[in-house]
Amino acid sequence: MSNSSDLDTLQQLDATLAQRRNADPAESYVASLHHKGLNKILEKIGEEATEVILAAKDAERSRQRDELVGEVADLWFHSLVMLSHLDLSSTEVLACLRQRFGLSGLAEKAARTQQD
Ligand SMILES: N=c1c2ncn([C@@H]3O[C@H](COP(=O)(O)OP(=O)(O)OP(=O)(O)O)[C@@H](O)[C@H]3O)c2ncn1[C@@H]1O[C@H](COP(=O)(O)O)[C@@H](O)[C@H]1O
Repeated sequence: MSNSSDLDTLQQLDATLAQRRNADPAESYVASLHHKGLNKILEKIGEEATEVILAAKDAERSRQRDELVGEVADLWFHSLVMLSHLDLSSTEVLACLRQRFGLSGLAEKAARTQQD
């Protein structure tokens, strides 16, 4: 279930991530990622995506959901760090998703295929 406090969570995290761009890498994990640069952040996203896939397969087998939820949180978190590193935030992604409301993926794909 979602509510406005879920959006607050994303906005608060965005604000923390932006603030960490000027923080000491020795005292902040996010600052250390910014300091190491985009390639390190992308490497973490790749690792976390793989962990999500493995946890999803486990969840399907065992119905254990907690690990999957934690892995998706890691993936979302590192994706937000990447956006922040590139001067973007969840705001742009949420606006993009909102624009797609009501547009079926199948209809969107059919329109795209007709253009090609
Ligand atoms: N949401 C998170 C969050 N989720 C995951 N992580 C960290 O992401 C890392 C995940 O990497 P791994 O599991 O691969 O762990 P690892 O093996 O130690 O990673 P590496 O050595 O490969 O870098 C862990 O160190 C987690 O602690 C997070 N670190 C920070 N946040 C948020 O970011 C805020 C700022 O964090 P700092 O910059 O550290 O103050 C925090 O207050 C939180 O709100």
